[in-house]
Amino acid sequence: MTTPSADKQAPAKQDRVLIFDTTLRDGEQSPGASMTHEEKLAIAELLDDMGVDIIEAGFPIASEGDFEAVSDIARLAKRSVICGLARASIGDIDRCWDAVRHAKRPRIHTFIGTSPLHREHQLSMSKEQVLEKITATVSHARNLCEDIQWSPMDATRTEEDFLCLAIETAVKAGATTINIPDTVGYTAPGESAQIIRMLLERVPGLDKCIIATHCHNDLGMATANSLAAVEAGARQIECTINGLGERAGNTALEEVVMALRVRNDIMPFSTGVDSTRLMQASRMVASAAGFPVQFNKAIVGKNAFAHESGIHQDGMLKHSGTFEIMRPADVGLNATALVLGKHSGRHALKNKLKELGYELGDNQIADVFVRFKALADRKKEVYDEDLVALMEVEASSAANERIRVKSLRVVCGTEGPQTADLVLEIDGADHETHATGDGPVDAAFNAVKALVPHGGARLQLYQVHAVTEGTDAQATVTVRLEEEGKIASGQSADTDTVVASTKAYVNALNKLIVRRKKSAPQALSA
Ligand SMILES: CC(=O)SCCNC(=O)CCNC(=O)[C@H](O)C(C)(C)COP(=O)(O)OP(=O)(O)OC[C@H]1O[C@@H](n2cnc3c(N)ncnc32)[C@H](O)[C@@H]1OP(=O)(O)O
Ligand SMILES: CC(C)C(=O)C(=O)O
Repeated sequence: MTTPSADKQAPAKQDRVLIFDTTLRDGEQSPGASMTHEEKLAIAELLDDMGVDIIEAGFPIASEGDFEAVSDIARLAKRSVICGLARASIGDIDRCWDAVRHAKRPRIHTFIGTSPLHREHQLSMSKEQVLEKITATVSHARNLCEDIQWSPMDATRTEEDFLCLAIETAVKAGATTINIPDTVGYTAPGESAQIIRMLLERVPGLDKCIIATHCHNDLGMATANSLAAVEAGARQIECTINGLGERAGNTALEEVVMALRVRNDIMPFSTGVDSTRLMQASRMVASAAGFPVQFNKAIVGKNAFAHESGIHQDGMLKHSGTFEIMRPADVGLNATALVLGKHSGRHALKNKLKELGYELGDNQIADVFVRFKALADRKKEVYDEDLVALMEVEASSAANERIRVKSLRVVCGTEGPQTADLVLEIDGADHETHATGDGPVDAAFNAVKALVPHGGARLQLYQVHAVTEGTDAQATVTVRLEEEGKIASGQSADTDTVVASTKAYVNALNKLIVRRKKSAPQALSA
């Protein structure tokens, strides 16, 4: 029953900020974010391992499942304080204690609404009744457990005088941590700091407690509010992985941990969290809750360490400090991603091609760059596979190209026959035709046959591969033609499968022509 708490190990005025993770309690309150028992245990194990000081493992009175999860997490935790939530009710507190008591370091967290809205509309209680309830429930909890956290729900919309009185009552009844929740995410950073300063000045005995801050993100200010509270004297931040939580969520654990680390020059506070586990925790929680992380989410978003624009990529290649304030390894990522797209420049393209094994001179790069930009204009992202396809097509089509596809328009759909209008440049002159076929590819191939008769050649293979994922993926097409035992293979890649097919066909035809060793240009066109 009497176990050391994180609070006890940390002097009240230290510069160490305790990290209180409530992913499994407030985080799970996100509509649709329920997690299985096994998932909760795995998340708790990771949080414990990565140095989170306090894990709020659930609300034991809420359900049998929550009770079991909190009890099992209490049993497995090696270092973290394990906390359960309870209303200002003896039944809730007893149930909570039954679950957390298995922990090496248990904590009961009990709360009651203090704002006028909560007193009058949710609880139908007078100020006096609320104060009586605080005394009765906090002292009951303190008789069970040494480590008691108390929260005035909706603190930031509570009258200052009554908030001070309520906190003083909880401290006198035995609370060791006083948490100040911005329950509806209403506060701005200046106010968040001002409330903590005001409480420290006015509430007797509060300086012996740890002051915690619990912010919601309704106006997108949760992280800023938490840090402002710390600067004013709070020494425990309540937060969740990926900022999961009620409505717009809670303060994101990864954001406060990294902000305190990166801006230690102006916020000289430390946490015990191993930041290299942040990405792992983010992925685990996203998958368990079924809530994907937004691409541009600070610290753990897919794009948090990715650069697409040429000027940024050029800077990054010269010195990573030009456009990054932390190293990817600090949050558990292998490397920065230089994503090639339509905003990229030659430095990044050359660097990527080198990584892929293509060492090109400046002239060659200039040439490939034009084709790369044309591709990037049609694709959101140019993947490594796209570049390989581009380089292979470049290599195979560089020589002996007597026929080129200049333009192609196909009409396809449920009503056949499909048609193709094709312009081929043959030995420098444009030739145009219209053809039909059984499908757009067949129509396009018939158009090639009409412009370049090659009756003896037989289509031996036609193969299409999507180079990458997504509906904007490039298709790589291979066409193999056979004529009197001579085989010619052509390849092409394009985001338009019919264009890739036609170019691959023409590529094969060019090679076949070389093999025939015929040189009369007129013989090529119809
Ligand atoms: C800001 C926060 O995140 S608070 C935590 C919110 N999390 C949850 O609510 C998740 C778990 N909750 C639950 O499973 C259920 O709400 C339970 C089991 C706790 C209670 O269920 P029920 O008994 O059916 O009550 P219900 O949820 O409908 O209403 C809440 C009751 O608790 C009362 N209540 C709310 N907060 C408190 C409090 N801090 N202390 C005491 N009573 C409270 C309400 O006034 C209401 O009481 P009433 O029935 O006398 O009107
Ligand atoms: C229970 C309390 C701390 C809470 O979650 C809130 O007020 O948001």
